[in-house]
Amino acid sequence: MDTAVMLFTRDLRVHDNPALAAACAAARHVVPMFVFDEALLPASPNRVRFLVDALRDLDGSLRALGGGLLLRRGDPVAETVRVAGRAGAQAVFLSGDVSRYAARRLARLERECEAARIGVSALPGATVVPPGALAPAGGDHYKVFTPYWRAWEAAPRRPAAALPDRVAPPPADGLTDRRCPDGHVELDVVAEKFAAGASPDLLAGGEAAGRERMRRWLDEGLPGYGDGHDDLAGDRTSRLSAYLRFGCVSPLELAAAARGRPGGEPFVRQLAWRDFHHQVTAAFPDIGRRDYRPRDRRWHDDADALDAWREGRTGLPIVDAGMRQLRREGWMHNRARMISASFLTRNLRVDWRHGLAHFGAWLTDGDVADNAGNWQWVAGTGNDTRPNRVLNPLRQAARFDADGAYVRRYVPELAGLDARDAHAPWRLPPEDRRALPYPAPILDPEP
Ligand SMILES: Cc1cc2nc3c(=O)[nH]c(=O)nc-3n(C[C@H](O)[C@H](O)[C@H](O)COP(=O)(O)OP(=O)(O)OC[C@H]3O[C@@H](n4cnc5c(N)ncnc54)[C@H](O)[C@@H]3O)c2cc1C
Repeated sequence: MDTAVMLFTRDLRVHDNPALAAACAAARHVVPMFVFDEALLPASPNRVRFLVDALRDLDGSLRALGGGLLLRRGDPVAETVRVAGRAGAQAVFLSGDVSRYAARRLARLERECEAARIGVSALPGATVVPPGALAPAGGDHYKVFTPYWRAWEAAPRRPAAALPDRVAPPPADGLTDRRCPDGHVELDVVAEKFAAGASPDLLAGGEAAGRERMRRWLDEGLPGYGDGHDDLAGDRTSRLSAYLRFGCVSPLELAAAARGRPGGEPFVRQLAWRDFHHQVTAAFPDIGRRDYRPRDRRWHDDADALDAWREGRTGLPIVDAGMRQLRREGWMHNRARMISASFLTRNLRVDWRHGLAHFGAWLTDGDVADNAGNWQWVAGTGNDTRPNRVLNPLRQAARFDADGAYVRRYVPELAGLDARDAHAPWRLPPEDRRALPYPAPILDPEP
């Protein structure tokens, strides 16, 4: 074939990108493009910030291979069909994705490309094992993690896709010529308009940063993962989630590199959790809207409590520390996510969809499958086999922040207290308590 369009979505890498590799193998000329989707841009300044970094980096990598990234803003389907038409492309390549939005986008793209006699190929790459590749007897997807994990471990892996030797743009196509100045202006414009208010301590996005973090993690962090991953203050997890979310790092390469190393098994298991939620979402695209397993929970409408939770002023230090970490870093430790989500849905009895929306607005790694899958898991409406599990915040604090360092780091009002008081400032003598500029608990913390 003469020309193909490579439509990047959230697979922002050149290494192990099956769609890019297939486009380059199938066509003499390739137009790599990305469309800022007007419907998604306002969702989260943190993710826009990370995305802009990742696109700059991707553009640099593609230029080094011969062709830079064409940027467009608007409806991704209309823009892709327009670019493919102008470039005289015979096919569009992209990575498959699982959200309801992505599934509808692909269906529309296929319809409109078919009308224009352009082929569409959606390839795997977003997960280690593609959603839908594994199914239990008599079902279309796994509903429980442990059997999924067993099947996942034994499942065959695709070979990693080769880095293309060259991404050759079409000769003088009138598209790529104007790409460079427009593209960079566009990134600045998007960042200014949609990344305003991003968290101050965000990680830098992009494949180069992601691969460097992956390399260091595998060498230095992984061996301590089994013992350290729940240590809130120790910060001993990979922080690769946003790179995985935007496809800056290949989950297949990461899992293959971690497997068999010390610390590898518990870490690879977490990557399997990610795949698990993706295959649930592919089968139940309403995961962000409806209970996966309806439990007839009665939710409590309490706008003040919800605001206090969002802003990290519930008066429960371990909850507030997590919620403030989220705002400061656009990321929260997994254990803190579980504690704060349990507090919202189990103690305050607020609907999990409010928590999901808040996390969705701030998490750089926020995505439908993992965010909604985990919220429903904690709320007891999802895939947890023990749906009545409630995490006691004080016991969790004593166990996972025993010396209070996490709380003191993110709740500076409590910085001068020892662990016992930092986790339960309401127990202080009344005059000490009154002197603390920290709120009283919004519900009885020790009923
Ligand atoms: C309420 C709630 C909401 C969450 N929302 C998201 C989200 O939107 N996006 C997201 O990537 N993760 C989400 N998680 C899962 C988990 O908290 C993060 O993946 C993890 O904290 C990211 O940090 P890390 O990269 O250092 O993880 P590590 O511990 O280093 O784990 C490695 C990778 O495994 C995957 N992973 C780990 N735990 C989980 C899990 N429980 N479910 C799915 N994948 C997992 C992630 O891709 C992660 O980067 C959520 C968890 C909870 C309890």
